[in-house]
Amino acid sequence: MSVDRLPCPGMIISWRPAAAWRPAMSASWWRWVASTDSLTQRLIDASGNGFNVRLLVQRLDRPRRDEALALNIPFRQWVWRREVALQAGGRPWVVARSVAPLGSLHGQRLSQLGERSLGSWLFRQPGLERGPIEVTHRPAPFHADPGPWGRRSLLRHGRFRVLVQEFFLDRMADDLGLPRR
Ligand SMILES: C=C(O[C@@H]1C=C(C(=O)O)C=C[C@H]1O)C(=O)O
Repeated sequence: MSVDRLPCPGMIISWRPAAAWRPAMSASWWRWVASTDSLTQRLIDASGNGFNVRLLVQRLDRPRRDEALALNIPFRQWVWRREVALQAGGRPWVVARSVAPLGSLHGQRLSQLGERSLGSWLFRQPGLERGPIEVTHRPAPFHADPGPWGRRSLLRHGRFRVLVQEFFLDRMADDLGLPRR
């Protein structure tokens, strides 16, 4: 996808704690946005076996500013970047972007994940820790499809750290009969 089709690629996203958005969020969306277990597993369950991961981007890159701040790393530090569409019946429901500081990678063969879910691997790791969930009502800055909510949180497994950002799309709301927000 070309950058000029994106809503606003350089946009600064303001993230707020999930609880701050709760009054503006329907109970149905709250269950999706504030869940702390594997989103992959929830999507598999909701899609009735029609779930798949479509790999969009996987490469070394520099972080966005908001990502560097969340990871507490310098803006110019290299990160492993992965973007996927999480699909149901071939329709994208969620787009996700994960960034991990290179220095936190120790033998994890993430480049071999391909179209298998990062979440399926992560949530099998013993002692996985999840930081607080932060939420935005802005669309994904790396994808053109609109959606009601985005969320992010930091996942840790030993020295490995990855900032996972997931943007729910309008198509998911349509398919599941969810409210607009
Ligand atoms: C963190 C999870 O992993 C999901 C899978 C991803 C991937 O394959 O790249 C990325 C983000 C998540 O939506 C999860 O399932 O909760």
